[in-house]
Amino acid sequence: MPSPGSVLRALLTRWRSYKYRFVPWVALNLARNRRTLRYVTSGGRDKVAADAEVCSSLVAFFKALFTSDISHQRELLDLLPASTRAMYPAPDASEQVVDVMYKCLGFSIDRRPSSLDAAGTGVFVSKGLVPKGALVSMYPGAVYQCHEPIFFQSIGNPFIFRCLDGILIDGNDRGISKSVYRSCSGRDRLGPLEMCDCTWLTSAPRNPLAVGQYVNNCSNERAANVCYQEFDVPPSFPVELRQYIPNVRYSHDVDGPLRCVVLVALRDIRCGEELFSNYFTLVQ
Ligand SMILES: C[S@@+](CC[C@H](N)C(=O)[O-])C[C@H]1O[C@@H](n2cnc3c(N)ncnc32)[C@H](O)[C@@H]1O
Repeated sequence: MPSPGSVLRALLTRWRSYKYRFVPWVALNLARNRRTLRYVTSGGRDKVAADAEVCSSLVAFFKALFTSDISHQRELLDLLPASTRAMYPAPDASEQVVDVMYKCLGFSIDRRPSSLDAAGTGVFVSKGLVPKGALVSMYPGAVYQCHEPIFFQSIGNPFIFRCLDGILIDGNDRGISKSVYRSCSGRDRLGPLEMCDCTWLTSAPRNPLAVGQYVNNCSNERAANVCYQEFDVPPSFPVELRQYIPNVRYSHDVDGPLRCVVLVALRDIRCGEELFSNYFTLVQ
């Protein structure tokens, strides 16, 4: 018969292998949703779309957003080399960000009351079709390294997302989380050069992908149609497009690339469908 110590050790080992994306939700709902567990291999190989594909989708979409807003970008453009300025011709007419999204990506998404009872707000495909493998949304928020203090921000906060390597992203658009994000964003700004986007904290984000924190969890009845994927912004990412990145580092003195999380479609998703991700990931 195994000793209580060895049973406890086995339980702890299994618990540590869960990459619980949202801690309180997992603790309360794991038993009810066991069939929805997602199994991935360790070592960061949980990628449905290659990093290069994610990067080029983001750059193409952010360029389209930048071009459509060119009249407000003059001050910034004047600081950039002529070769960069030439990449952004004036558009024929100004467009709403949802129209830019539809034209560039072939779909648009928005937030609405969830199709599930008592699940609050969800994210839906509002126009077009999301093809399998497409980048469909981004998870906004302040990025905390494993050792950084997040205790007060995390109290009663269902928006703390845990990356596979333990980095945390606080996607709450209210309260102390909102103030922390705004203050980090102001700290990193270089004159007219914004290093991240703050408008996801409002009801009208200038990057309409940045609503991934409102994607609800799948269930035994509603299968996941999107999955989370970590994406580190490479140093070569165009400086004028960083203003659309909905993430900022909590500490300014952290080396290495900025961590983002994107949501990628697991199948074709039609207009009117709600997005469902998987909050439970078991790393093998
Ligand atoms: C990251 S938030 C998602 C956005 C949330 N729907 C809202 O309106 O704030 C996670 C919270 O959404 C709710 N939620 C997510 N998936 C759900 C589901 N399948 N059924 C019921 N509630 C859900 C839970 O309250 C959970 O703590």
